Amino acid sequence: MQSTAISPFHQLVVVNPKLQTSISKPQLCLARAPFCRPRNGLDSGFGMRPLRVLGGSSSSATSDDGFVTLIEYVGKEGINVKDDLVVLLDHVQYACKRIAALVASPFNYSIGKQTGLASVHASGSDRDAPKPLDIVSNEIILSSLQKSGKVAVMASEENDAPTWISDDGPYVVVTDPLDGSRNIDASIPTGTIFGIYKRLEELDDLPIEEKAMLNSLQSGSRLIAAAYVLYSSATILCITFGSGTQAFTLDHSTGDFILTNPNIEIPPRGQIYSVNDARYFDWPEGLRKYIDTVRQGKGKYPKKYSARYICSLVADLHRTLLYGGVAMNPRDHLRLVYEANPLSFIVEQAGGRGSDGKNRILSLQPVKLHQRLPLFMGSLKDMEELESYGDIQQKVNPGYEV
Ligand SMILES: O=P(O)(O)OC[C@H]1O[C@](O)(COP(=O)(O)O)[C@@H](O)[C@@H]1O
Repeated sequence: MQSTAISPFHQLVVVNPKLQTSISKPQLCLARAPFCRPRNGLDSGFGMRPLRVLGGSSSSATSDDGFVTLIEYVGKEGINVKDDLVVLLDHVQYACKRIAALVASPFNYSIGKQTGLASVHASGSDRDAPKPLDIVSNEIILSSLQKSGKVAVMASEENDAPTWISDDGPYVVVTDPLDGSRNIDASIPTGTIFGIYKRLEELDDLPIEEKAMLNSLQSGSRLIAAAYVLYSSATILCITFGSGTQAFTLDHSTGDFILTNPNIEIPPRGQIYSVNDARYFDWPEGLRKYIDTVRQGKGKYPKKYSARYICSLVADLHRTLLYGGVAMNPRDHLRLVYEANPLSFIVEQAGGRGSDGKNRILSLQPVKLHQRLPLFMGSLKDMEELESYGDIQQKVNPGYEV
């Protein structure tokens, strides 16, 4: 096998000429080096699987080795979303690979110390004090979105106001760069959440601050794509474009996200509820009754439910998508724009429901960028049963120390 010199950042390398059978002409491939590697299973055992230049020639979506990468899936070989969106997703996935490396790095601690930004960000806002890795992740995402050339505005959970990036960027991105970061020191899973909207061209003539805000406050029903990335024993990117939900697993040796869970369907019933139940005595009557009922096996599904709570929303939701049940935070803690909307879109596209306890999340019109609300997501039948208890939103929200 022919090896290529590799640096941590983008490089152009010449594709091994022996691989010319799988591409039509010699071409350069974009190698993001720490993520590029020789791969088993190609003909004659020498193959370096090329990461093709976007728009380069291609075979079918189920490529020679049977794997489908995220970019193949969204590009012309797959569901064929617009080229602009493919370019944006390529930058989004790159940012997430950098964050995945960051959260797994032994140097986290020193990164945190060097930035010294936590206290600055803690002041003057009702948001929780972010840990430094939140900030680093935020910068990684902003930089990728800027480089994509496809984004007009980014609204991030880490910034007080949206960041205007480019007048002609076709997309608006909302993001929680590192959700569950309070878990980071214990290496418990964390995640990144994205929502993608079209830029509202009818607002183009407004002053920047105004159009940045209004573009970012679009209702979740206008999302054209939403994704989360889970950083756990595997790095999983789960995405919807409004026609089903798919999950891709990062192959660390190539840097490709490989389609591993096509068309996820959340089971209509689960046997798991996910909530911080130390707050039981602050809950309203309806929620207490629901939890007491299902854990005794006295609900409509006559099984004793189990509790699972990671306290990392992306991780709790990912498990719920695969195993069914309900994941909830009944106090007004999670953010409509950055968390509830994108995640509810993903859940709905998998056949589940996202609700604030009374209303479908995607029907809500955000009025504030950092607006918080109770959030309940999960299997359709479990959600119906939970909501039938009526009184499930926790009104008492004293703030908790841990
Ligand atoms: O303290 P609670 O109510 O259990 O909230 C935990 C939730 O807060 C989150 O950590 C998000 O909050 P932050 O954005 O402040 O980190 C979620 O990942 C998690 O599900």
